Amino acid sequence: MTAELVFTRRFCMGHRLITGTSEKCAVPHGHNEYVKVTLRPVEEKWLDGHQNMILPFAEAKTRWHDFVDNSLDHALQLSERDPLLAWFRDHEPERARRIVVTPGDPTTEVMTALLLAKLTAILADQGGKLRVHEIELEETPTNTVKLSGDPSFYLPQVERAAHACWWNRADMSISDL
Ligand SMILES: Nc1nc2c(c(=O)[nH]1)N=C([C@H](O)[C@H](O)COP(=O)(O)OP(=O)(O)OP(=O)(O)O)CN2
Repeated sequence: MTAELVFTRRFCMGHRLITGTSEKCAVPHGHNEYVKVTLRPVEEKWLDGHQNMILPFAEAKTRWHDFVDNSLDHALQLSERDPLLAWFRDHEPERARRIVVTPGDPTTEVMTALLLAKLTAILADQGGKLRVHEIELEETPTNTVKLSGDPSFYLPQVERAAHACWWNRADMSISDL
């Protein structure tokens, strides 16, 4: 038997895909997305007949939801190769900090893997009592990507060290500007 904690958070985002796979998606547009995470205890334990908790919900989810609410919500997601990035850095540098920078197009697949890596780092940093069993990112009511396992096997290779990638850091960062 395996107990799981499941948390869902909604956020609003904007993005565009520039590699030509979907012409309509090359125009900046937005979605209201849901990220659902399924967490499992690293050590299976029976309920103690007293507190009867795997971990208080607040302890398990607060930092993750802070990241979703304060870093992801209303952020723009752009490929590190998108020329709009340079425009924001030159003309609106404060707003450039609100851009999630992704290795290649900011598709639902890559965002799911990046968020899995981020949550894995946050859970390790808060004591390693929980691990991510599965993450689901619902881009629209008709499109969802689900992922489990080690995100580094799935993410594109990048030329900088792992700790220099925002998704591996247990902080609120969304880019490596
Ligand atoms: N494999 C992927 N394909 C597409 C992605 C993606 O992230 N991964 N993203 C998009 C666009 O962001 C687009 O906004 C959503 O796709 P689409 O299915 O065209 O959206 P609809 O709301 O029109 O879907 P319906 O099911 O037809 O209502 C494109 N492809």
